[in-house]
Amino acid sequence: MTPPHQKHFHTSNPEEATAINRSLPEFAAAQTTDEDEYFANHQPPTYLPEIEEEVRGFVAFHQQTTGKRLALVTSGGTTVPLENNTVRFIDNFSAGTRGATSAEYFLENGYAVIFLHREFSLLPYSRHFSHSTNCFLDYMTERDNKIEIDPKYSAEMLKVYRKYNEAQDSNSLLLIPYTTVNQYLYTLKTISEALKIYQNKAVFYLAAAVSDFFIPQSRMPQHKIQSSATTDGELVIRLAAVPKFLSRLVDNWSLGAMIISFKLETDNNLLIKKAKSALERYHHQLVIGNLLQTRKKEVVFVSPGREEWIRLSDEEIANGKEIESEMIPAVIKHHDDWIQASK
Ligand SMILES: CC(C)(COP(=O)(O)O)[C@@H](O)C(=O)NCCC(=O)N[C@@H](CSSC[C@H](N)C(=O)O)C(=O)O
Repeated sequence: MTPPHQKHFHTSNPEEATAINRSLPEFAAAQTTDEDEYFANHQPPTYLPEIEEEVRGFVAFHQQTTGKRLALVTSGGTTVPLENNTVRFIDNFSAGTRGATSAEYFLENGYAVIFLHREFSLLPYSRHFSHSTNCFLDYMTERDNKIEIDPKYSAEMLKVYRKYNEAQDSNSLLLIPYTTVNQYLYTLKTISEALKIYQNKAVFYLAAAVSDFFIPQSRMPQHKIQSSATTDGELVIRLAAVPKFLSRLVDNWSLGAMIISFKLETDNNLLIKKAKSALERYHHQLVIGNLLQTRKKEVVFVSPGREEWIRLSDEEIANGKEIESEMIPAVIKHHDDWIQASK
């Protein structure tokens, strides 16, 4: 690893001077911001062109055929690898419940959904019978030497099965995975640019738990860090700040879409203040604030000059009500207003 005080040179990326299209009239040298610097110095995922093709096909289908509104839902945590050949990584907390559940309610309200999710995190519909909460085998029973759905659960499962099939048959749900924060940023940028043609009929619902710090490619060890490489048994890691992509998303990557970010806090005294400062900083339309410890019970919608709490009672929770069943209709009302105002 190069000593931290030395400047890093990236020979594999075009020099800034060659980044300008010489066939056009003379332009000032491209001013690189942190975000541009990031994309100039980090390789895109090799599979990105295939994802772009799938997304553009999905968007074109709904624009030309169904006319549905479109929600981009991001879900799950992003990882920060510590080595190129990754053995260790830093993860962000998120099971994917918020995103997967919200995607179901967008679909139920007539939206098409692009679900940009952490690979192996919870997915719409299958989340009901998923690996961690309820193992699908618990819904089965053996009869006459055959395995079948336990009649106790068949009505509930049939409801989910029908919604799942409806989403498939109408081509209304596109699942796009990521794992690392780099894959997330490149894929989000690609999807955002593909959604420009959708303009105000698109809504970005950014529920993914995105890393705030990472190890830049130029500082990334190639192979597994050996404990012998540590100084007196301690491993010192120096992380850089992940570029504030939200400002780029609002200012450049998207065009006319309504943008909703989430603010996750653990201290209630900070929640509203931090949500408001995110809104002021990024100039998007809505921040949904939630506390880690009460995120399934209450959220607060913070928009310019407004704070709206959505809360479930203990009885509603005991009866299986999901807070997203109230959040998404409220989001759609904000989207209605956004479309109206931007006509
Ligand atoms: C992750 C949860 C809590 C859902 O949990 P599961 O149901 O278990 O999946 C979600 O509701 C949420 O708050 N998501 C957003 C969490 C988050 O990381 N928000 C960022 C803002 S979006 S990341 C934006 C980036 N840091 C930047 O400033 O550009 C923050 O709070 O700072």
